[in-house]
Amino acid sequence: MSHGIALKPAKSRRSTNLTGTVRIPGDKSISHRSFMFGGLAAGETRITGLLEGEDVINTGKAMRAMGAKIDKVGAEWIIQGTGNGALLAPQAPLDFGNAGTGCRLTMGLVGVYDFESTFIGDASLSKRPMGRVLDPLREMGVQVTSMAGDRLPVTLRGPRTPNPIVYRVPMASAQVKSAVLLAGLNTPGVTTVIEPVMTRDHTEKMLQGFGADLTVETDADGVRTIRLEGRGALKGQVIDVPGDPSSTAFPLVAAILVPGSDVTIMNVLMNPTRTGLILTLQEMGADIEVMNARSAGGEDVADLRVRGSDLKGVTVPADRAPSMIDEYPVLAVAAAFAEGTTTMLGLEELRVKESDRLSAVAEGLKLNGVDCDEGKETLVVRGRPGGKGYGNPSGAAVVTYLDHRIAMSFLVLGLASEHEVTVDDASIIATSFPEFMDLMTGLGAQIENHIDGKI
Ligand SMILES: O=C(O)C1=C[C@@H](OP(=O)(O)O)[C@@H](O)[C@H](O)C1
Ligand SMILES: C=C(OP(=O)(O)O)C(=O)O
Repeated sequence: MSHGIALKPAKSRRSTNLTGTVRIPGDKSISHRSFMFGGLAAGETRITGLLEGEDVINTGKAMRAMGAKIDKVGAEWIIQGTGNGALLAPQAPLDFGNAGTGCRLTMGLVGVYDFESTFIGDASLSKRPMGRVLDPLREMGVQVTSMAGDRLPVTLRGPRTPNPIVYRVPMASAQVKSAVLLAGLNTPGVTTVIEPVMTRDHTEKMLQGFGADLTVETDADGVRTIRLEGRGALKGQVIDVPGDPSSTAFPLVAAILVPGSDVTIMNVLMNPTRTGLILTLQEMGADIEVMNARSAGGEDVADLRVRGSDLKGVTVPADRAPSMIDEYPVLAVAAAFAEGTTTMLGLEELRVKESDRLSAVAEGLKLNGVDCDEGKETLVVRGRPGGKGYGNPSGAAVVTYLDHRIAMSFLVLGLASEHEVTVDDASIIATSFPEFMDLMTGLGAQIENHIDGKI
């Protein structure tokens, strides 16, 4: 999928109470991993609830190019995997589009094989740093050819026998942790990842579910040591992917900001490594009721009932960042309507996402009349309940920089602003949440797609 060729602007405007019950599409992190591990494991994997966003579909195509059989039958995806250690050499470059997760995890998965694999992506992905994954792969013996600064395109060639390494992840990144563990799957001996700050643990949990010999030890300071015995057998599984908390964030914040709203969001993944936004919004005074909390397929899941709420500013501590890393753009939008100041700390990783999210958010907020300061790794938003003066009556568009979360966040801003908010491109939303427009308008959100004039 390519983006940036034909931008598709969209705008949103002040809406009256949002109401209804919705089901959010499957979690993106678990969906990527379902295709990867299902494609690698021996035998059949069956997946329901998979996110059919462009990012995940690109991962599916990459797994097909390496020998997995992947079909959709009715509502179910059925995969016949190659067996661990038996991926085939891809005959063409693997195109991951906009997806950091797909690209970086697959670099680990196939990079250690004794053949060449080449990785490409769109203009956004081609600017993102790959050295964070390539460095540990080099230690494992992988030869790397890359563009300046370890950017895409990247070509990898593994050694005959990869070295198992002990790797301390230098930044809070589930993608780096996962890439090293996936490389360990085809490496003899024990690959060890030391994670000083816990990040989303879907790779660990799912690999255990697929039968990998993987253990996790957590010390008194919370430092995790993950050990994986390489070259073991993986066996196909049945997976039901829960709803994505990062996509949930958009209708959730919209319902909080639009007075009188009452929205129920069903089947949301509540893994504690992903719930930082809910905690922060609750601290700000949001009325979010967690209902029917349950365990499904080894994950915590719940339904959320959310009502329009008055918010107050808070300080969001740096150590919360890993559990809400993709939610800061929409939290900044919520903060714009809070009484007082919201200070977000420890945001350095936001600079290397699909865009430099720290500056893209500050730029978009300022364009729409929100008072904020961008620091090196902080964002301070001084809120104005009611949104008077917010939005941009001239129609000047927020630049989304090929970043789905910037596009969705600013469309949420417009739902409670005095004036309309325009974004320069909504097509990029299809990478993670293709149903966004229909789901939001179904709740009563006034969002207009400029091309087809749909409200
Ligand atoms: O492992 C994953 O599925 C993800 C990890 C996070 O990235 P980092 O590892 O770069 O923090 C997150 O931002 C991304 O959306 C998904
Ligand atoms: C950062 C994100 O994804 P990725 O790194 O996979 O592109 C995201 O979805 O917000």
